Amino acid sequence: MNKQSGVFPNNLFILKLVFRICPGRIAAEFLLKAIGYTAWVFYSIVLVKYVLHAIETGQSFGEIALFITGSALFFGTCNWFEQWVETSYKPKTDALLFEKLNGQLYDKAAQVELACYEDAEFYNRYTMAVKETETRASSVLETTADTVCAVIAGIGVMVNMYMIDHWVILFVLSPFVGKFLFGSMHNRLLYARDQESVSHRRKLDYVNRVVYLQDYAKEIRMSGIFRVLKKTYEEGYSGINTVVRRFAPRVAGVHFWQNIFTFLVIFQGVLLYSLYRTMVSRTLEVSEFAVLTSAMVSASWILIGLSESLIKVFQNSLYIENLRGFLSYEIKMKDNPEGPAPAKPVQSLELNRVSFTYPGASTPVLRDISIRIEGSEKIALVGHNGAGKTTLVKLLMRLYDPNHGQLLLNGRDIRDYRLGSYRALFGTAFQDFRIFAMTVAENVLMRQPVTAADYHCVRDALVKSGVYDKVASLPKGIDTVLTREFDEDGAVLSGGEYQKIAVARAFAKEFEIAVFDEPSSALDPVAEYGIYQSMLAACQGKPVFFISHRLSMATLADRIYMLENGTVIETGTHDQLMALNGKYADMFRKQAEKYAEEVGA
Ligand SMILES: Nc1ncnc2c1ncn2[C@@H]1O[C@H](COP(=O)(O)OP(=O)(O)OP(=O)(O)O)[C@@H](O)[C@H]1O
Repeated sequence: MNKQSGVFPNNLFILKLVFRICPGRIAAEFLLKAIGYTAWVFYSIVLVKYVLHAIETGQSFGEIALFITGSALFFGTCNWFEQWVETSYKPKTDALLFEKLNGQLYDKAAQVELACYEDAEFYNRYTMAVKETETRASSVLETTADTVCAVIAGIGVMVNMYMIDHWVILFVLSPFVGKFLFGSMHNRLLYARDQESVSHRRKLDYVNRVVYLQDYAKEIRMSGIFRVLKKTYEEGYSGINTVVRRFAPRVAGVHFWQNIFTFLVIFQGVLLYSLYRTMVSRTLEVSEFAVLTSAMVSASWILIGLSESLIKVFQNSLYIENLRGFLSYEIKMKDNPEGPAPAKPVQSLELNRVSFTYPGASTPVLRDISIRIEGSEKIALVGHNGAGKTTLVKLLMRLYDPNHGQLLLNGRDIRDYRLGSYRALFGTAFQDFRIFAMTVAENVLMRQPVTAADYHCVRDALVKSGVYDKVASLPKGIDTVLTREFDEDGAVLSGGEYQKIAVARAFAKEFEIAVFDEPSSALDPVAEYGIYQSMLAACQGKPVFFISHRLSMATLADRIYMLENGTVIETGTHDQLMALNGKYADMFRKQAEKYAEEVGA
């Protein structure tokens, strides 16, 4: 990801992408620039030369006027074309490019392993790549077309100047030095400044997001967290300020020299030099003086434009590096696209001496875990907070790969299977579920419902999770949009009702293995019991893993694994563990006593 690809390949990468999406846009951009530079050269050199020559050779006013009117008509038509491209064609194609490029970024983001979201460098690159997509693609197009056309126009103007005076084109180098040398130094400084600010900017973005999202609104109002958020915001803001202040003297110095070389040297230099040849050494005609000074102004602006474009080419390249780095990021969790799809139904699932440490962490979260589940066993994972239960099911679903040991499905290492078909085996419900600002049906199916069977499946799943009556009472039933993010008529449900909708996702899916990670944390005891009954009924003949802190639910399991500090400390049926009288039995009794107290109170 840190390999530098080079300016040319980076810009070419974007051009190829754009060419695949919208080749007409490249042609339009080149045509626009060609028209612009042609007009420039025409008015500053060709027209001046023609008029002076026509006057000297005694052409009639009518002939000169015809030439000028013809050229005005030609450039007027070009101007109409420019307007159309700028106001109609470009905004349309910009939106298309943005949609397609962002689509690629989102596809990649959905594929990279979860560990990437915990890697700050990766996250910075991702946010910069997404932030820049909208502007960079059109900037690359513009600068490439500008560079090519400016080179051609610059050569044309310089040849004209060279024909009048061989030495005068030496002055032309100065804007190049100014813009290109000092300008690229300037941009490198700005880029370094941006890079250093990115972690501070992320703090600002985070606070912006938290303050804006409804999910946090309640806690912000009911606690002192807003002050902490404000402090985080101020830290981010002052971090950016510190970086800007540190870079300011260097940025100002480089900018000063850039202006001297870009404007002063060429404008005053060529004027003095041509005046000397016209007035003192008398080696230049007044008409040549006029053409030369007019060409000098043109050449300066063309070269300034060219060096600006070249700087932008380099600047774009730095940002494209992020985009390419992200898009070409080699996913560490290896898929085996040629591998088999797992055979159904699942015969066995086994963790064989599995250990796991989160990327960047030093202590293992799971150590030497061995679990074997056969046929349709129902397994409960229990233990105190942080024991490693959720991590274990994340390994089961291959969201992470273990550092040591193996996971075997039907006796075969799960890494041998196609990742997509392996993950498709699972029906899941998590404690940290998310509800999307979409319809109930889409939230349950996790895709658009198309057929009558889809709608039937959604209804059935909602009945099983115990929330159908509530959904049916909403004005648009299962087509009601959840949350008011985009829809003023969107439904706002209770935490438990949302959770039941999330659980319905598992019921709506044709799965082979069920994983329920505390799917009932927001439910009252009656609803919890009901949902567990439904879950186990829906999973008849299929293996189930469930995590629950309420050990009364664990009694429904065929086998219980009690975890502590990442290891299995007790295993057996509920009766066996109670008879063992170990930590499970202790925890169970304490929960039962607490429940009795609450009921008695
Ligand atoms: N993404 C992560 N990166 C680093 N450490 C993590 C990550 N996720 C969890 N951990 C650590 O792994 C340990 C086990 O977490 P895990 O979520 O598996 O526990 P759990 O038994 O499911 O807890 P709970 O009952 O509270 O849900 C915790 O100490 C946690 O700090």
